[in-house]
Amino acid sequence: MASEIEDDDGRPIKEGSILVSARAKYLVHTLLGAGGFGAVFKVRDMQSGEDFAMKIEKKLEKRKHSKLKMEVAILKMVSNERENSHFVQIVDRAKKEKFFFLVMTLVGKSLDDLKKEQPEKVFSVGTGIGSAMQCLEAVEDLHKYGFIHRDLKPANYAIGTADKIRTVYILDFGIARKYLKDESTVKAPRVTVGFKGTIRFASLACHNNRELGPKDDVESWLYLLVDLIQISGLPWRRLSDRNAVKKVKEECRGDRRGELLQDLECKEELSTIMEYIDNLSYSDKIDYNFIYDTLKLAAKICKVDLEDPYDWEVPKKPAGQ
Ligand SMILES: Nc1ncnc2c1ncn2[C@@H]1O[C@H](COP(=O)(O)OP(=O)(O)OP(=O)(O)O)[C@@H](O)[C@H]1O
Repeated sequence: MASEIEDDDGRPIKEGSILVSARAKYLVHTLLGAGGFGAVFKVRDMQSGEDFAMKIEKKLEKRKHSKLKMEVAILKMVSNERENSHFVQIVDRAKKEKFFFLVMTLVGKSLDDLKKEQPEKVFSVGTGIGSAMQCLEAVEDLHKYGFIHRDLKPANYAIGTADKIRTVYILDFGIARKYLKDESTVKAPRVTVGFKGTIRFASLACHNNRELGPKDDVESWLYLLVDLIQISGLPWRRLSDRNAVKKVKEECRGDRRGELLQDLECKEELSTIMEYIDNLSYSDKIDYNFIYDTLKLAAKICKVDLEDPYDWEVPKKPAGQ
């Protein structure tokens, strides 16, 4: 499959194309995803034979903010945050006449794809809570550096390959935003802000065109957790209209309280987390340890061991067995 991006000679970049940086030559393999301004390919370093992911962005004069520049800036900052980092490593990058590219560690399937492969289209509670904890650690690290993600959802997290199969990675910082002015001062919120992100996982503040802060990432993260483990899904999963979704999210804090977490044995613990998040405001710091501890309690109530193999580590039984 070809992307809509052309190389400097005007040929579409596709399987078999060769792209060169100052330090390596890359053979383009498969297209992993494509959007309006760019694409992500699996590529091979022609000298070492190693596979990587390459994100390419078209150079456009009129675009004020390059998504790729933001990704590079963030990945450079956070790369060594913890031993099992939740951020992919930058391997190489280059600026060409018509496009930029970033070469990074290749990760595996997204949590969204992996969940859809399960018989009930959701993860077991142990896998859901365990992977969601990692998703939150990634967000905690990002917040530490003064950035918010603004588009957290299962499709923006992926698992590692080989010995990193138990590690969850956060992807796509294209609409991330700096919320700290300096180490300890939060930027003054703008009066009104256009909707950004994904309707299903957007926080209420986002629906209300308010400035988003760290707590809005955590609200989206909570919707992500419910999406990963609740068989009946999020109550607004069938709606696509932004206002209709907002209405159900609001009702889930009122008359329809209970519906958001209805099928879950650990509903009380998750409801405690939701209440905690709902009481935070734009500039508040997040008590991540409180959330991790409540998640551990939720795992205990559900009698699951977070150290057990994740659903994607367990070989699937052939049909009929
Ligand atoms: N390091 C990586 N390794 C493997 N796959 C990746 C990697 N980074 C991104 N992808 C995949 O490439 C696709 C597009 O990635 P990403 O979401 O970062 O780009 P995007 O252009 O911002 O896309 P979108 O506009 O859909 O959000 C996704 O399917 C993602 O899982």
